[in-house]
Amino acid sequence: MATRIRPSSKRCTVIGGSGFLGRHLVEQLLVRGYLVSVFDIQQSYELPGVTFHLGDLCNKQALLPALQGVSLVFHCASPFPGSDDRSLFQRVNVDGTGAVLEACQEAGVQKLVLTSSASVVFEGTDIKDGKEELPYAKKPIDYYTETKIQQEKLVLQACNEENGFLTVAIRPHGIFGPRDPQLVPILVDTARRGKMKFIIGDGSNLVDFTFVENVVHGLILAAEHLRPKSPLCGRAYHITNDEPVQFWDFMSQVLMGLGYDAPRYHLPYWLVYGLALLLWLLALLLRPVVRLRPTFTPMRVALAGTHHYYSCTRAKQDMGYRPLVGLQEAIVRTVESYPHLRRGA
Ligand SMILES: NC(=O)C1=CN([C@@H]2O[C@H](COP(=O)(O)OP(=O)(O)OC[C@H]3O[C@@H](n4cnc5c(N)ncnc54)[C@H](OP(=O)(O)O)[C@@H]3O)[C@@H](O)[C@H]2O)C=CC1
Ligand SMILES: CC(C)=CCC[C@@H](C)[C@H]1CC[C@H]2C3=C(CC[C@]12C)[C@@]1(C)CCC(=O)C[C@@H]1CC3
Repeated sequence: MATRIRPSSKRCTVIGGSGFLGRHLVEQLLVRGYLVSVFDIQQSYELPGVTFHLGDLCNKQALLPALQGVSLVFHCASPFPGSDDRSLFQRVNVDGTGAVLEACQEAGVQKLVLTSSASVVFEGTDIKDGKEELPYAKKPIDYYTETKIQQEKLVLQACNEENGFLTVAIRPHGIFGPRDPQLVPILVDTARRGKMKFIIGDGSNLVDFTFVENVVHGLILAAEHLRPKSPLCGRAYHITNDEPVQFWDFMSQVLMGLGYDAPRYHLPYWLVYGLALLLWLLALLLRPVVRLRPTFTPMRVALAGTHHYYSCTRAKQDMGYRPLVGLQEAIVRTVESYPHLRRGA
């Protein structure tokens, strides 16, 4: 039988630590004196003191060496949300998370902090100051959301104080910041293709965009406040910038900061949503012949045209969460970090 290394409370593993959020988390954990290992399907950087374990999280045997002697695990891995590959989402987010849970318990890990998503309650209609008590979406808007719901349920149900295995889920929304491969690059790509001229709806819809360093702060606070009998055990927490902003205002600030024009013309929400739905159906029908990747998916149109902002009161009360970086400073720092995406660059 393999000998188990005694877990140290400052030794942790970040699953998905090569990704956008995961790497920011790793960097901050090092600053705060943690010993960090990364488990990921790829290695995107090197950092002194960080050990990389490469493998697929669906494979429990591959995970186990990365969890030896570790008391705390952060799970931040997921397939790209824009993918339309249902079986990949099912395999990684659901079956893979099952493997992570088994591996953690087998290796004697004491705490698991999951990065879930506030989208688990989003059905494509307005959410204003949404609390964690909102029910999970009955009709999830895409496969990503469908499997994030199942993933969160699995992780929270696995919390077992008697066995000494504690779990908590952090639900961020609209993460942005330096090195984000999604938000700014998609926005700039759309602008460069001349498609960022239109505002969907009247432009007044409020949304949470959360600076990556605030999400990292929430994840670490969650880990440090997750103790036996604490209110965090088996619960979900929204982490946001606590400054809802008009979706189109935010987009315009980023675009103008990078030298592009802000969108000006309005299109009715339901018209664009209907067209996106038709396009999605067409892409589905044509899939055996050709793989279409429309910019305007129903999910994206819903995200761009409805209110979706969340209360983080529970995180403030139970773990003393406060955003560390305000929205304006976060936008400036993000824009400055993308010199290669400036107009004309
Ligand atoms: N970004 C956002 O706005 C939000 C993100 N979240 C959640 O935060 C988490 C992190 O997101 P983010 O950093 O943006 O995502 P990234 O795609 O940047 O990072 C995820 C990392 O996980 C890796 N990965 C994917 N599949 C596997 C696998 N089977 N085994 C091991 N590693 C794997 C990815 O590798 P590869 O790139 O090669 O696939 C990547 O390195 C996710 O759980 C996401 O659902 C929640 C709310 C909002
Ligand atoms: C608040 C939140 C959950 C944001 C998530 C990030 C992405 C889903 C967005 C980042 C860039 C956005 C974007 C659009 C939709 C939502 C994003 C992909 C559009 C496709 C919406 C329709 C347009 O007019 C173009 C937009 C480009 C940028």
